[in-house]
Amino acid sequence: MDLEGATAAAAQLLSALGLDMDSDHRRDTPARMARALTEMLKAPSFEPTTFDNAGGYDELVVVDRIPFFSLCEHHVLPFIGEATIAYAPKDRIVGLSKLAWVVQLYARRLQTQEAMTQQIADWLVEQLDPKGVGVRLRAEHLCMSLRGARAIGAVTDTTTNRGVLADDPARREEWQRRLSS
Ligand SMILES: Nc1nc2c(ncn2[C@@H]2O[C@H](COP(=O)(O)OP(=O)(O)OP(=O)(O)O)[C@@H](O)[C@H]2O)c(=O)[nH]1
Ligand SMILES: [Zn+2]
Repeated sequence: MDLEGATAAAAQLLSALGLDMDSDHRRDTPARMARALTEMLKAPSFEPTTFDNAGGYDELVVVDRIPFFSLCEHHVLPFIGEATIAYAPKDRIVGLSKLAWVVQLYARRLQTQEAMTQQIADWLVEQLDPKGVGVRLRAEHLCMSLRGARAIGAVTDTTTNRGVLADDPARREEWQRRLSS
């Protein structure tokens, strides 16, 4: 990451757009743009703590309304929404906060919503080897609401199901019911 280079490039972009940056407010704007983008693209670091499923918990664990924003890789504009993550444990259970951390992990990069949905599910499969995983993201893409189609309020809904949440009709139905409740 080259902060100085990014600042110079931001200054060039603003100038090419014909914007007069010569004021007390705007003088440091290129540096602020570079720092803001760096911050929004910086992956968090966290420990993926898991525990023995000592009690043999065999129902779904669902964490809903995990807020996130990411940056779409087509326009570098935000998409903003909420994630729902479900898993059916086998031998390990995960620290609940890690489900919010993993959303942040895959949000802090240029993304598509489809890829982010799958990456979260892959992470859970890898870390936990659970019986099943379900991930749902719902988000508003500012690139299609503030410009272009200007579909303000349109929500994109993506899901990925793995293991018993894909293959076992009863588990799948329970997960679908949770999603619509
Ligand atoms: N599948 C998918 N598409 C996305 C996502 N984020 C943004 N896009 C779309 O990427 C597409 C890029 O299309 P282009 O036609 O190359 O770009 P554009 O001329 O700015 O298109 P408009 O937004 O339709 O004006 C747009 O349709 C965006 O809505 C995403 O997460 N997933
Ligand atoms: Zn976009």
